[in-house]
Amino acid sequence: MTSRIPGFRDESPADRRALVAKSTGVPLECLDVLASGGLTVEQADHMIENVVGLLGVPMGVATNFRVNGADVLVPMATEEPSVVAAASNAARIARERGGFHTSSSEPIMQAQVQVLDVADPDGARLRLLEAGEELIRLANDQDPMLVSFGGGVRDLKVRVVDASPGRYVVVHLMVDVRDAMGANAVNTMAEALADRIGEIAGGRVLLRILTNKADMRLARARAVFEADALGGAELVGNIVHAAALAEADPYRAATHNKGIMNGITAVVLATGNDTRAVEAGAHSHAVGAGGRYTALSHFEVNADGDLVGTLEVPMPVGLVGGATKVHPAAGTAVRLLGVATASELAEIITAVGLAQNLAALRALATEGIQRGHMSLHARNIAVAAGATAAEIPKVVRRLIADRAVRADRAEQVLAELRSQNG
Ligand SMILES: CC(C)(COP(=O)([O-])OP(=O)([O-])OC[C@H]1O[C@@H](n2cnc3c(N)ncnc32)[C@H](O)[C@@H]1OP(=O)([O-])[O-])[C@@H](O)C(=O)NCCC(=O)NCCSC(=O)C[C@@](C)(O)CC(=O)[O-]
Ligand SMILES: NC(=O)C1=CN([C@@H]2O[C@H](COP(=O)(O)OP(=O)(O)OC[C@H]3O[C@@H](n4cnc5c(N)ncnc54)[C@H](OP(=O)(O)O)[C@@H]3O)[C@@H](O)[C@H]2O)C=CC1
Repeated sequence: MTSRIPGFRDESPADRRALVAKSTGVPLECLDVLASGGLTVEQADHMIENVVGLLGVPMGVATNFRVNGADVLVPMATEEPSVVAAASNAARIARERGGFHTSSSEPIMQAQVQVLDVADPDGARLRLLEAGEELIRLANDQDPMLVSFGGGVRDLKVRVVDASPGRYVVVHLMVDVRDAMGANAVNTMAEALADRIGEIAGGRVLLRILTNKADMRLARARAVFEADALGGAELVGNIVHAAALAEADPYRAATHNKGIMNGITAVVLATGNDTRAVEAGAHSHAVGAGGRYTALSHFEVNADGDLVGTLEVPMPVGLVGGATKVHPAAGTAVRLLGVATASELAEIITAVGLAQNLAALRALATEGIQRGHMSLHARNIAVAAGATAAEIPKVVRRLIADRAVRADRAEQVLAELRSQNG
């Protein structure tokens, strides 16, 4: 199976579905569900309240992705142009050095139980920790199916939080939710433990809910982007500067991270997962020294002079539960990805976020996002100058690197390339 489908962009949607079916082995009739948006009003009426109709969202497929040595075509649902192109572009560049390498933590989601009016918060904290085994057993009794899959409460911690009205005792349940996003699962456990926690702490329980700061459910992606494939050493240096500003400046970090979420949210939506939960987790994780909002990703230059991109982000997505199982288009999207676990899905999503981020920075580092779009124009200039298919990418890279997307420059570059090749 290959995700390299040059010219995919020039095909019709129907022909693209046929190409995707051929490449992935997913039956065409499964893909044809996407042609109509994949959801009926009747189905929607069982998903949310007061349904009156549907909102169609474009579903594209990003090409060129290679993740941990396997090619994958990635479904992306978004209204924003150039996002799918950008992800595909970065994935193409990453392939030169083996594509994306990913990993992830265990799928641990945390529930919080807030206890108020505790006379001795520090004493309550230790009493609750002493009762840890009892509380964990009570929590696991709420979801025998999850436990049967190897999931369940892994640990418990108790924090004393200083707030303006006073000190709260906050119990965290750390729950391995396996292939679920896990919100319903951990919320059920938190509600079941509330009375016992209040009794041990000697206080009144108020909130019993998961935290979306899912910093124990992390997915990671890294890739090497070859300097020449990017457009040269100067461009690599400029990308590092662009990323460094995002690390240092919250104003730039907000847009830098929005660029990452362009990729992440498109795949989260396509697979019927909770985009708000993923966005809340990502932005709450983007905190650097001194508590300042910062960039989620990092870029540096390796010993070969190539660019190394890394991204680590909470990724609370599921394959069971939520809309993933009930929305037909989401089911098709998951089949396309060929993932067997929620962790595999989380890792591919993170790789797409890194790809999106790189593509945006590369475009910005070549005199603005528009210039990045102009690269399509540069291709036309190269063709007009008489470049062959093999010469076009080299001419385009030189035009972009030289910041001279012009016909006369294209002819000069072509002449230089041909003289070099004898
Ligand atoms: C737009 C490109 C990709 C052109 O880039 P290019 O280098 O001109 O593209 P190309 O024509 O040389 O094609 C290279 C590859 O890009 C893909 N590609 C290229 N064009 C298409 C297309 N039409 N349809 C589908 N795929 C396309 C495709 O994969 C293709 O290779 P192939 O697979 O064909 O061998 C580039 O300029 C780019 O990546 N720009 C970034 C665009 C972007 O980030 N868009 C998001 C919206 S802007 C934003 O919200 C984020 C931002 C910028 O604010 C974040 C931040 O500030 O950090
Ligand atoms: N703040 C937030 O993010 C909130 C999000 N939500 C929503 O909650 C939904 C996700 O909750 P979630 O708990 O995932 O949904 P579900 O409760 O629908 O699915 C989880 C359940 O599926 C069962 N299950 C079957 N197979 C597996 C498996 N392989 N691994 C794990 N569980 C399995 C489990 O047992 P069993 O069926 O016995 O339970 C588990 O409890 C999303 O739609 C989200 O929008 C809700 C509240 C708050």
